[in-house]
Amino acid sequence: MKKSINVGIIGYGTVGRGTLEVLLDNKDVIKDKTGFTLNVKTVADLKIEEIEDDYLENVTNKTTDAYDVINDKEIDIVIELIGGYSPAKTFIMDSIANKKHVVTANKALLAVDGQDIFQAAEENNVCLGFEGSVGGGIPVIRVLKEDLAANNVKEIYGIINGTANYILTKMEEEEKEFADVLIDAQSLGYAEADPTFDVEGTDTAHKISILSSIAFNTVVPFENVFVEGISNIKCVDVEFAKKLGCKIKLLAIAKKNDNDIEVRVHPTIIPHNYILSKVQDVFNAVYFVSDKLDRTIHYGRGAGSLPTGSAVVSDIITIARDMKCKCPSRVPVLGFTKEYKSYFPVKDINDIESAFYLRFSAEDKPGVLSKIAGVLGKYNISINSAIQPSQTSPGEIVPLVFMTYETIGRNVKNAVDELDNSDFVRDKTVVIRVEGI
Ligand SMILES: NC(=O)C1=CN([C@@H]2O[C@H](COP(=O)(O)OP(=O)(O)OC[C@H]3O[C@@H](n4cnc5c(N)ncnc54)[C@H](OP(=O)(O)O)[C@@H]3O)[C@@H](O)[C@H]2O)C=CC1
Ligand SMILES: N[C@@H](CC=O)C(=O)O
Repeated sequence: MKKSINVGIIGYGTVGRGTLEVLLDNKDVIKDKTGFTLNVKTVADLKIEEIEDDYLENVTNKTTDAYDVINDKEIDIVIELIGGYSPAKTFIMDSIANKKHVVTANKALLAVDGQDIFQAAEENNVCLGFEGSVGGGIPVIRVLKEDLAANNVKEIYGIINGTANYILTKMEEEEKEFADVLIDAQSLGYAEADPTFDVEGTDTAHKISILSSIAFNTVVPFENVFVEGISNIKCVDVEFAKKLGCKIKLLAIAKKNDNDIEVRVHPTIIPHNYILSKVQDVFNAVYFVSDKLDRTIHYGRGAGSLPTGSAVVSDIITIARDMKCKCPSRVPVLGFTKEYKSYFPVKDINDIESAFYLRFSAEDKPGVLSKIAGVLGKYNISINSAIQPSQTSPGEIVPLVFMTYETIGRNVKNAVDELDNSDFVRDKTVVIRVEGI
């Protein structure tokens, strides 16, 4: 029986480095737990010759050509950590065709092309590990696939983008606008290569599409996920939310209804005493509601080199154990396989009911509040409370905040469209859903 398993890493950036560090520092720990030595045979990166680092010194083969990993007959597991769609998909598909197990943290690719990739893995009888793709270092994919397997998972609420949560936390604590904080998140290695994926909610949507597909055992086409990011949120909204006893979080929400599912990503107002309100900085949390176990929450660092490296290595260990007992689990992937049982359509965001926070920018002149209230009333929107600044000067453009009672999204959309085109509302209105969890 093999005593050593050879792995090759493609992409030596933030996560690649973390993965190598975990593998080298904890070599003995891993050997004790698996009976195997995990040997990093090759690391490939476009700029490998320019990288100086002590961990890399311990690797024999360093190359700029990913195919030195993919075509190496002695490598058992290929770790794809370059990110993006191309050439990442080709690297993964070619590795699978070469009968290699693959580990990736590439949620963008899996959310869009997961179906092809998992099908190829099944046909070639190899495993595909993707624990690092959601929640950084938090064990959440395995929890969903295995530990919650006896349950009908009904709802998921997730703070699953470390960068966005870090930005919202700094807006709240240091009153900095998001563009200033994004630079810090990038230098800490949290942000995607294209940071608009973080701030516009795309990365969160990739992740919830993966989670909901596994949880609900259905295909969730990424393009059907409603996505709205945090770039419209200003410190003033964070302050108003605080006055209302709430916080603003970028939430991923998935719910299974009788005939459809909801899968959406948007800034969300939640009461400050909710458990998800306590999740700050780069930390992530995923909250599952399932029929037998009831509520569980999984919390930890949602991005960064070592936390994500830890998740990547956990997949390598799972695969190594499968290789050892010769009964590979092939990492069952449920919604991503041909065997998915059902297809649930994704509900239109405008058909979903909730309360709303609406911040209008309007000129301070008599009658404006009642004019706005009048238009809201026309669309059957009842107002729970309104906040207006105490000291303003006539003619000044001021923020006016309304909290509504539960209403259907379409009513709010229509009312806000009308108000944004009126002569008394100035900038685009900020609309934030309020969620009870
Ligand atoms: N950063 C994080 O906290 C997390 C990231 N992820 C995911 O992990 C993956 C990697 O992310 P991250 O480490 O942050 O990204 P980085 O950009 O830091 O690292 C990617 C590395 O891959 C190299 N690379 C790009 N193309 C090739 C190629 N064709 N052959 C060899 N090397 C190549 C890049 O080189 P060059 O710089 O020259 O382009 C770079 O060094 C992504 O899918 C990301 O979404 C998942 C969870 C957390
Ligand atoms: N950019 C992502 C990295 C981890 O998935 C994030 O900030 O969460």
